[in-house]
Amino acid sequence: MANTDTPDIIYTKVDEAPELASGSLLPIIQRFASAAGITVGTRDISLAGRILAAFPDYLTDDQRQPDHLKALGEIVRTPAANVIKLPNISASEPQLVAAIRELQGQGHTLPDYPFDPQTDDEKAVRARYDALKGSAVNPVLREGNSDRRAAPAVKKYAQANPHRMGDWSPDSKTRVATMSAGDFFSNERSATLPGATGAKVVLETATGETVLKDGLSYPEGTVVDATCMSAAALDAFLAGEIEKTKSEGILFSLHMKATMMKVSDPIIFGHAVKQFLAPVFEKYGDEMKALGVSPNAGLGDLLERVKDRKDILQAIDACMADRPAMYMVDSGKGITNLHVPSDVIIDASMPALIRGGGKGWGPDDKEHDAVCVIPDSSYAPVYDEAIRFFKENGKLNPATAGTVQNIGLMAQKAEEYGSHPTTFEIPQAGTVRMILDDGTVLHETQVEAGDIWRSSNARKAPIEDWVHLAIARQKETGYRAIFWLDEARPHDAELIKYIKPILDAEGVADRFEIMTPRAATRASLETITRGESCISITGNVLRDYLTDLFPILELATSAKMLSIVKLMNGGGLFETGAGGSAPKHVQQLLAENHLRWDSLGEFCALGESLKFLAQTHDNARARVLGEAVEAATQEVLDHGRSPSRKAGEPDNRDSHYWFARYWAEALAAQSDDAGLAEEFGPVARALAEAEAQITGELAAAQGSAADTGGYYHPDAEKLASVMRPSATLNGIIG
Ligand SMILES: NC(=O)C1=CN([C@@H]2O[C@H](COP(=O)(O)OP(=O)(O)OC[C@H]3O[C@@H](n4cnc5c(N)ncnc54)[C@H](OP(=O)(O)O)[C@@H]3O)[C@@H](O)[C@H]2O)C=CC1
Ligand SMILES: O=C(O)CCC(=O)C(=O)O
Ligand SMILES: [Mg+2]
Repeated sequence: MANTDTPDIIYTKVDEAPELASGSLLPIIQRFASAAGITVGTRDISLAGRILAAFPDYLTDDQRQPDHLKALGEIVRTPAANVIKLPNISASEPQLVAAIRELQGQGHTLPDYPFDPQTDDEKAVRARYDALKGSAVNPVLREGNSDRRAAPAVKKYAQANPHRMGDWSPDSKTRVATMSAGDFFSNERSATLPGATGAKVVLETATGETVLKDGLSYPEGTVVDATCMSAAALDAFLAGEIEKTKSEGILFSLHMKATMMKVSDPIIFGHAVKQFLAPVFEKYGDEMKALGVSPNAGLGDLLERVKDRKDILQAIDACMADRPAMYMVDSGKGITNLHVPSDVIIDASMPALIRGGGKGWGPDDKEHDAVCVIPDSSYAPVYDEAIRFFKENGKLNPATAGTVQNIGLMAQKAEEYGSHPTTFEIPQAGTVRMILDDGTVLHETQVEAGDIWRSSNARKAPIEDWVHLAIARQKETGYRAIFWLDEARPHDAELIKYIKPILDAEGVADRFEIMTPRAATRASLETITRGESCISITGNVLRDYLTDLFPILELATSAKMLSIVKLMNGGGLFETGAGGSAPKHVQQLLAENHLRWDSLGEFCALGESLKFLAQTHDNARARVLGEAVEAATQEVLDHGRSPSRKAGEPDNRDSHYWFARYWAEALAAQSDDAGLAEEFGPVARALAEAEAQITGELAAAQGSAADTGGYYHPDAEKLASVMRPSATLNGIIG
């Protein structure tokens, strides 16, 4: 159970742009909520916070920090859970190392990250750090399935104020490149367990048997998959695509999810780095290894490690000159697609490219067509089909387009996104077997050295909950509803065995279609192009991909999505949009003290959280507050109070001023709770009267560099002074 000092609503402390925004927004939320006797407290799930919590034995008493993620992981399993979850960093190795260095520089005596652990102590430290890598937060908190959609007000606003879309030409050379054999898709096997069982994964080679994983345990009805990516097939595919891209004269780009797929995708990324620089690795591979080079950490780390070796640097330059131009993350600074594994993340990167008319930035700081390499072919067809659709039909018109909602299977680490503990880079050729407690071999895979073997699973209770959630959403909307599943794919075929009987039992089979991801992409794009709407009912990966893809096309950003996780034990987890922590926004704030982060996702989540509190605690004041949040959000949209992108114009802090004012005005105007109306009448008046003063103070803060005292672990006071520069506003909020 949650302990007694658990606040009514937990607001997560995170990283980067959303954490900066919280510096301004959270005091407003706490002030308004306190008027209704509602407590809003924080729990720290930031990367720095998680590092500190993992190393109490290295820190002084006052530096130690409790493990808030663990505590939250318990809270989300209770019916009382009410958590507003902001986006956090899912750290790649370079980000983790940078965060450790920053904390060390602030006087935290943390151990260095052991790149090449030798002793038992070093191996233990490395294991502790590695547990913090990648998507280590979301899967712990997401104890429910996902319901993501644009709120009607947000969709209406986007239709009335359509954003700019790049033009698509039928002659565009942009295309998706994906494997046709030897990948996870082609090698998949799947089975549903007839009873609860333990299991282990073993590798048998010519020299003996190694247990890769023991102590697995699955409840009855779990769908358990096994599959593998052939390293040889991957290398041949990458080498071929590099050559082909060069002959096409367009940009080479690689789109992975190295954060969420934290074991498999950095390895695949590393293969791409090695293939791109193949002649360099052939000549200097051993020497670079001795210098600590790991291709999985990216070209940026590699260049840093060989910076004193002119011969290697020259070989790299010569090789790059002979390669296709690369899609750039920051052409001004020379940061390529292959510099850092977490710089280009497929869910955000592919939609941005598609929205832009199929263009990526080249090293010449100009836009070009691009080959989008997505090695595994399980979900690549979605992007391939979207690109084909826009080449044939031209860009989507956001003024008239309908919407695609999503119901995603996510609970209990469903599918690929829960597969890290059972993903292995195979050290030696042999056979991998998944063996159940009674000795049954569930899955058997022939592997070569370097292959990536993985097992994913989806449990019965989450699958059934997901189907029921989809039925409820379809009933509520009446929309066309499509399960994005491929009957010919083993895993999907097992899911379909669950879905069909539930739809039949509920008498709603005629309201649902089942289509392959490719066919569903086309059907959904055709539907929204006609101005109609539909529901995508997907597994965990497509939940992630589609809730960036469609919002970015329809609304320009996924940050404005309603993103609700109905927790399976009764609580509520309200995510703030479907996007991430926007590192580019932090760069701008640090350089010119302008934060373009839009907190609309936070406003939407707050409204839902308050209404949920009203329902679960029979708290009428929470309902009044929640309804007033919705009214305020509508006003923010109607009056165009969202942040501008340019320094010198209203930013995130201004939008919070307006949100507070509209919220206070809505509370003052309502008649359900006279006490709240009386309390907020003067607040609303004070905010209105001081408008010029407050907006003037906020504008005066912009223009020069901002100091928050740290990137990963900012200084609380410095951050507050950057994010709350209006003494007048602070005085009214208190
Ligand atoms: N739920 C979670 O915890 C999630 C976390 N992440 C993490 O976020 C980090 C960054 O990921 P990335 O792939 O760059 O994706 P992001 O969604 O963070 O950023 C991509 C771009 O989307 C736009 N954007 C995102 N949110 C907002 C917002 N609230 N207001 C305005 N614009 C917004 C920005 O565009 P522009 O620059 O043009 O303004 C931004 O640069 C990674 O560490 C990743 O692991 C990613 C997804 C979800
Ligand atoms: O946890 C992560 O790394 C990213 C999550 C994400 O992109 C999403 O859920 O949409
Ligand atoms: Mg995502």
